[in-house]
Amino acid sequence: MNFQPTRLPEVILLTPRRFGDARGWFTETWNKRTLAQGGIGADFVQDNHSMSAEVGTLRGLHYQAPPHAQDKLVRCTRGAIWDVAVDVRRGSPRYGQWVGVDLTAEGGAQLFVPKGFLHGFVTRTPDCEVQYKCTDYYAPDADGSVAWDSLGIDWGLKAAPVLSDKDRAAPAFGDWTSPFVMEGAA
Ligand SMILES: Cc1cn([C@H]2C[C@H](O)[C@@H](COP(=O)(O)OP(=O)(O)O[C@H]3O[C@H](C)C(=O)[C@H](O)[C@H]3O)O2)c(=O)[nH]c1=O
Repeated sequence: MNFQPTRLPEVILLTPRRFGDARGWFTETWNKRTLAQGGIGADFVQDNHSMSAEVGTLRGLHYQAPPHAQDKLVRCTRGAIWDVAVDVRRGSPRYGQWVGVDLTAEGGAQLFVPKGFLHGFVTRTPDCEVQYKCTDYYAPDADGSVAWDSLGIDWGLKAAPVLSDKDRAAPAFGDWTSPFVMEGAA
């Protein structure tokens, strides 16, 4: 497993090793011990899987507020996405900064998005499937969104994105108060 911190050092790109042979390949997509050896001690309790039919479907920017905040381990299992995380921990020197990475079924890379970071993605292929592990259960009352287009993120869109009503109505980043505080911040 290769661990590569992104420009937001808490957001980590993981690339599991694939063992190829004449039949195809095998890979361990998640191994608690391997992640712990890489410094990720997340205790996942729920797996999610979404399918987006159209290219340019944008799901985000989402979070669950404390005490139901979630670490996520995200991978694309069909097609390709541009996966984005935003540091929204009050007191963080990188507050409001974002990072985006390409995740593809073919490449197999995964993104670790810790609590305190917004998460969202846009699909680059039709019939795109994303699977991700979460460290807390779904808590609708703690579920929140921030407008995808309120942070200067380059989503690489060629047209208006396909959005849910929830995401279309999300507050702009500048009109939103983050429920997250950076550990150790005053
Ligand atoms: C997230 C979630 C949703 N649902 C139900 C609630 C709705 O009836 C339906 C669709 O939910 P939503 O529109 O919130 O799904 P996404 O827009 O894909 O949201 C997710 O996409 C972004 C990228 C994320 O990182 C979050 O995990 C999550 O917010 O699934 C559940 O039953 N359990 C769940 O954990």
